Amino acid sequence: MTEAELYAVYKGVYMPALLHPPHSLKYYEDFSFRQDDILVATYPKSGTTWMQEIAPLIMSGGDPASVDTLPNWDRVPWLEEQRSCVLNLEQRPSPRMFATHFHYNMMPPSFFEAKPKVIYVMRNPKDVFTSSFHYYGIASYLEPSTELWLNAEDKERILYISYEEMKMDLRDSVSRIAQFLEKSLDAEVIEKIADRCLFKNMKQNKMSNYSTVPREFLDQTKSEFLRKGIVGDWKNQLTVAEAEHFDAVYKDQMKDVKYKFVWD
Ligand SMILES: Nc1ncnc2c1ncn2[C@@H]1O[C@H](COP(=O)(O)OS(=O)(=O)O)[C@@H](OP(=O)(O)O)[C@H]1O
Repeated sequence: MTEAELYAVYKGVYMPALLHPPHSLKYYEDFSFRQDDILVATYPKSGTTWMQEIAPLIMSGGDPASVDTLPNWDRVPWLEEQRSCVLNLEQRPSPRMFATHFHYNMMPPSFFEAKPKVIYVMRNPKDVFTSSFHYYGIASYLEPSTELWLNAEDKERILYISYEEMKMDLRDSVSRIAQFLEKSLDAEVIEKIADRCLFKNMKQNKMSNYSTVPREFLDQTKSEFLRKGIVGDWKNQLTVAEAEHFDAVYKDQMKDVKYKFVWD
């Protein structure tokens, strides 16, 4: 495929044309958010799938029915993705859950009017790079972009959480997310959710591990979607010189972002 066929440009950002045809972007722009919707926002490969498991389990009080029966893209669908148009999202009961890889300033108008809660998951960019490197080898599309959620003006309705924090203490992270979502859960339920969302357990869930996606779209015989699930795999991927170059570019690109990341 040519580059023009692979990518579409939306609001100045390149995205996989296959996933975001014009009719789905129109659907996205016209979408009506509700105040009690929950939006999981991520840069790709930062922990989206993980949060698509954790948040539904929190909202169901630990009942695994939805994570056992619905694939993650139906459970917490990407709003900007072509499948959303046919999922009857308008008919879903509150609280609805969605995911997005789009930037803060790409959100549709109703997002700023309804002000739903947002869970923004971040990850060390060198691990995002490493995870993406493997994913690009199995997926038939790519999507470079930059992040602006950190510059949001209405931060009080956004929970900023990192992959590293979830990895370090999943139980505490589930508890923080539940508190943010105003779900009061017993310690036992929190423990059960955290256990289900461990990498080794999610890897077994066919509804979350992308094993139902046809091989021509995602060839998991080369590298699995739930690949390693660790912090610091970039050390196995980048040479010292590459890591130093990455850090220099990163420092320059991020100089205006006022945020203390756990990996800094
Ligand atoms: N439960 C759990 N624990 C730890 N790590 C997990 C978990 N679930 C998914 N992952 C890892 O997240 C990486 C995929 O990121 P995303 O889900 O954001 O990808 S995507 O944007 O939806 O394509 C990818 O990271 P890498 O293993 O480093 O490639 C997945 O393995």
